[in-house]
Amino acid sequence: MGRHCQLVMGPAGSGKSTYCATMMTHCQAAGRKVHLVNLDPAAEHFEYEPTIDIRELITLEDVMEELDYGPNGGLIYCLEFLLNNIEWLEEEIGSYDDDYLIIDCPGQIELYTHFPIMRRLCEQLGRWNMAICGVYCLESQFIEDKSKYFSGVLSAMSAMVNLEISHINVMTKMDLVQGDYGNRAADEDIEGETESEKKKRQRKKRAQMERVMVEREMDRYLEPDPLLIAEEAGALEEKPSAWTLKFQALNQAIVQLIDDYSMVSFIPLNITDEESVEYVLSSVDHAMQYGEDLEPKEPDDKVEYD
Ligand SMILES: Nc1nc2c(ncn2[C@@H]2O[C@H](COP(=O)(O)OP(=O)(O)OP(=O)(O)O)[C@@H](O)[C@H]2O)c(=O)[nH]1
Repeated sequence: MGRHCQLVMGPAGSGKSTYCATMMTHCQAAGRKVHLVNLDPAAEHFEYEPTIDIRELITLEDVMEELDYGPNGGLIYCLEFLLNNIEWLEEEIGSYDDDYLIIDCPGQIELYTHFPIMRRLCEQLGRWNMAICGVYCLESQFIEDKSKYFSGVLSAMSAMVNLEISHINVMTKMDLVQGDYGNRAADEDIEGETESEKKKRQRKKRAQMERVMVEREMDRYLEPDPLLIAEEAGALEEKPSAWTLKFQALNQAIVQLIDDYSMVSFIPLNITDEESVEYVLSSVDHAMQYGEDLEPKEPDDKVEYD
């Protein structure tokens, strides 16, 4: 069936390792032979022990200690070291013909956007006949700050354009914006509740309602709506300042760019919802044509998603 891998990228803390662990659990439950590959020389804790681990070749700690590098320079050094010793990875991967690899990458986005490191790695994986799908994670919390969100969109787009591999973008941590908000009205009196307990409950409820509002807007973030950035920059102000006008021109150019690459959209991932995890996995499979040569399933086995 050939080799397949997911290259899991995204900014620091965007949920890459959690995504990898979730996929491992899900794939194993579905009977796939799947392995975790760690490419972060600074990683410490894993839910699944990686089958292939860059730290067996080089660690950030050693580089910082022995060569006196800082954390970012040290990380670049480690990955360049990996590329210069690529036969190590070839040998490690060699024994996993026909298996499925999930590659957890470091969180420094410059690796995907303007350093050629990840691109060279992808070219190398391609030479070993590995079908690759890039999975770019952006956390749902980014939507709380529109400028941050758009810089996330641009970094996802930049990785897409730079790496030239099959690619999907995933909006992680959706459980944080899709909770069960409860239906107790904030102003309702509860027997035995003190005034300060009531105030606390009302504050909590207001925060939950704000999240509901965010959820309603979610579509505008999954398919980036250029108007969001216009709103952020004060484009809708009646009397914009000189600075605002300058930023409007810049934002207009960014909006045009995002529109031109209308392929930037996000698949929401709620790790607490199996259907959501399956939907992301089937999107990745589809992007890299995984399983096309498998036996077709009986119609009863087919799962449909909205
Ligand atoms: N609620 C919730 N928290 C999450 C989810 N995914 C990740 N987190 C939390 O977010 C934090 C960062 O998650 P990681 O999976 O370590 O993120 P990462 O991108 O691998 O981080 P780096 O390796 O530092 O770049 C951790 O505290 C996780 O528990 C999610 O789907 N839901």
